[in-house]
Amino acid sequence: MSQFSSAFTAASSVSLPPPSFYVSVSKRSFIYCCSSPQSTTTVVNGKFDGKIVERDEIRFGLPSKGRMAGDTLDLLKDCQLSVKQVNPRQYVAQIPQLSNVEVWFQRPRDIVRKLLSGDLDLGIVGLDTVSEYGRGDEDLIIVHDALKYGDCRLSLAIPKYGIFENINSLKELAQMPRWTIDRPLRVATGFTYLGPKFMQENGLKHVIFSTADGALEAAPAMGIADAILDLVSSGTTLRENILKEIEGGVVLESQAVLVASRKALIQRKGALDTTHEILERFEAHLRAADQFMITANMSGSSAEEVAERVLSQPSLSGLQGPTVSPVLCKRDGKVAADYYAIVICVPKKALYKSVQQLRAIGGSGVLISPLTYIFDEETPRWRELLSKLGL
Ligand SMILES: Nc1ncnc2c1ncn2[C@@H]1O[C@H](COP(=O)(O)OP(=O)(O)OP(=O)(O)O)[C@@H](O)[C@H]1O
Ligand SMILES: O=P(O)(O)OC[C@H]1O[C@H](OP(=O)(O)OP(=O)(O)O)[C@H](O)[C@@H]1O
Ligand SMILES: [Mg+2]
Repeated sequence: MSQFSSAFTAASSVSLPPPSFYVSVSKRSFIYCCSSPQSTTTVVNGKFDGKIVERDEIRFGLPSKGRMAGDTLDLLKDCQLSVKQVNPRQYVAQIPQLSNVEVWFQRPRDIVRKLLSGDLDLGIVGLDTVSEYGRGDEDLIIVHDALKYGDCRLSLAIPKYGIFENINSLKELAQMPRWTIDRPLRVATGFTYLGPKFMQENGLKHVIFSTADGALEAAPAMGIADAILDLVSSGTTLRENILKEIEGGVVLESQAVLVASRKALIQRKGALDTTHEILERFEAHLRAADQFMITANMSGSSAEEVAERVLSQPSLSGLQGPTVSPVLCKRDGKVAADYYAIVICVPKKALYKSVQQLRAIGGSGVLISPLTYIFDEETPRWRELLSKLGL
């Protein structure tokens, strides 16, 4: 028989207030029923009978503090969407470039909760937070799944010493005969939804969870837990507390994501257009951030011949092949092209290899410039979003 702790399982009911106003609490939602003799209106998670509450502005939730806050503001700034916040304790702000958007600074978990309750329309948080507090709710849609910061993983870790010295995988951990109904594996975690789900999916039967708000890595040494399930980035905190990750123990790889309420995108006027603009700006900036633009001169008999030489090199094919333009000069009274200028984009990490390949085919005067944006044709993520929305 499986045994999972009920220590943090949400209460399934609370005592009822006077008969005309009932409140019940389920795992995810608050349901208010206000009845009068004439009518009964149901508000589920701030939405009236599944319809969103009318308002003019699009509400965008951003992390108010913690490690995601600064990087989120930097990303928006890099996309020319600077947030104007008069002072850091003011929780509402504007993005002058998006006149219909109101920014609300919230704790990451509250951003997810408020997307579900209909009080926010869009948000930026870590995928771990969406998964933990969103609990697979279909109203949450990931619009951009890789904003390239806040990288971490949710991972199970055990002590390097004692009974775990020779345990290096989830399978080996599960097969330890000592875990029983009476003495289950004790896991400390802040991820009280994803933790039990992961253990259940991986067939770990005798597990009990406890929770704390931080510094979970101390729990095994304090004798409170056998293992922890927490976010890992550099691995320093685990190392300093003599803990190790195990094979098969990663629950989730996470980074910052742009997330939206499906109902808001479909029902709220302007929400989809605004999301499209934000998505396009993010995509254009993030694509450009990985690339350099290279211009170089090449001698050659024609643009086609120069292009052929460039395309023979694996790192030089550019976004859609090279742009080749003649460098015109006057020779014996006639205008002629002995040289061609080529323009290509290359991934930053392939820069030096690309310069070497350019030189090998006769390139000279190589100039490297950073790129700010690459606006391509319609982005795959936009098409994906429309298809998720059934549009
Ligand atoms: N060590 C880390 N390295 C990189 N990103 C991380 C790390 N820890 C957390 N994150 C990411 O940053 C998000 C916010 O983490 P942060 O610790 O700032 O806030 P929190 O855990 O929600 O709040 P608090 O720690 O105050 O309870 C996490 O949800 C995760 O996506
Ligand atoms: O692998 P590392 O780079 O060492 O990072 C991992 C640590 O970062 C987070 O804690 P945070 O700094 O948010 O402190 P908290 O425990 O107070 O939330 C996380 O909960 C880990 O403890
Ligand atoms: Mg933290």
